[in-house]
Amino acid sequence: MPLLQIENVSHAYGRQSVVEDLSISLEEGEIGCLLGASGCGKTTVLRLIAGFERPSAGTIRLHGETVASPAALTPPEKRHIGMVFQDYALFPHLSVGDNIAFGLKENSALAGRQRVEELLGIVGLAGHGGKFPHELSGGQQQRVALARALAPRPWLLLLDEPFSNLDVELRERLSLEVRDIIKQTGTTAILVTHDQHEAFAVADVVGIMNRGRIEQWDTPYDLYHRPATRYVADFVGQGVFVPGEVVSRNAIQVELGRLDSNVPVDCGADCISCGRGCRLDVLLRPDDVIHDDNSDIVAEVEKKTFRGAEFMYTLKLASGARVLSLVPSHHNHAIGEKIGIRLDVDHVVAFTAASQ
Ligand SMILES: Nc1ncnc2c1ncn2[C@@H]1O[C@H](COP(=O)(O)OP(=O)(O)OP(=O)(O)O)[C@@H](O)[C@H]1O
Repeated sequence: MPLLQIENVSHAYGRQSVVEDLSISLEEGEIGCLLGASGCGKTTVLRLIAGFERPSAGTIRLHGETVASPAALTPPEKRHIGMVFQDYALFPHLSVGDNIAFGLKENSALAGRQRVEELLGIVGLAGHGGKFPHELSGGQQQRVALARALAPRPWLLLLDEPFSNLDVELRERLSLEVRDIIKQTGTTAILVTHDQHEAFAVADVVGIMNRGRIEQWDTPYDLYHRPATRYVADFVGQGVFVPGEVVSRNAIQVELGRLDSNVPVDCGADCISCGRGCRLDVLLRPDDVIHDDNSDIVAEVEKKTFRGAEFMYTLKLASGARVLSLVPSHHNHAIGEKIGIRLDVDHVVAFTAASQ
């Protein structure tokens, strides 16, 4: 049985519908993430799970027990949920140890102190229990907030944009650390963010949200390689769409060559057996376009961005269409130069042509 089950949940603020028919579930010990642009309803979903909002339709279950529906609402403090916020929300007048001890209900003072010490160790802050929050860095404060949320052993941990006050480098490091800590404690968690690097670093399963709906709830790998909708294909990773023509049930011809697909091509036009020249837009990721001096196909370098290990080249094809190509940075070509390229596409991703 999943630890968290959200079924067909909707919510509106007044007449503004913010969450629509949303269904997701998480197994015990899994980390999920809601990823989407600002205002798509991510925080509202967390508030519904936490019990600060009541759904207008649908049910939310924790360990199989209904905690929210239009008819029933378990109060937040009875849901066994821990929360970590963007601004840490530590008590400034309490020591680190007392912050962590705040929500503890251990039977004895000794058990409480042991739990605090255990958590300080887990979050890498052993020996810092007597300090005050202002004596710690932003990253350390967020680890204290995490320890405080984990202290009562919640069934589910909710993290709302927990790294957005931190600089990029620290954000990356802390997101990996937080994943390790959550996994080490066996906690089930949901993270909300608009940063896909963060989502992919922390979560086992990610939901792409768009205007209150989940477009796809899947592993980071499948969101990138097998996007279910055009929105997901655009939102996740980089890439461009090029025109393609279906030439058989399992193949599409694009300007750069023929792409063989290991699953039948869905042209969306209800063909009995495709191969009748349906037109599709085919997604090409920067890692699908390989620089190869021996290739007969050439493209002109129109733009380049140095990324340390690689260049991201924007290449203009003979037809005028553009593709992106990720090339090791020792292949340093000038703007205007023509370079050989070939396709190496593992998963063919195509959608009905936008113009149809
Ligand atoms: N308490 C509220 N009352 C009325 N409208 C609200 C309330 N909270 C949020 N909204 C509106 O609901 C929509 C979704 O907000 P929400 O905070 O859930 O989105 P979000 O995806 O978390 O956005 P962000 O990434 O900017 O935090 C927005 O249009 C917002 O203005």
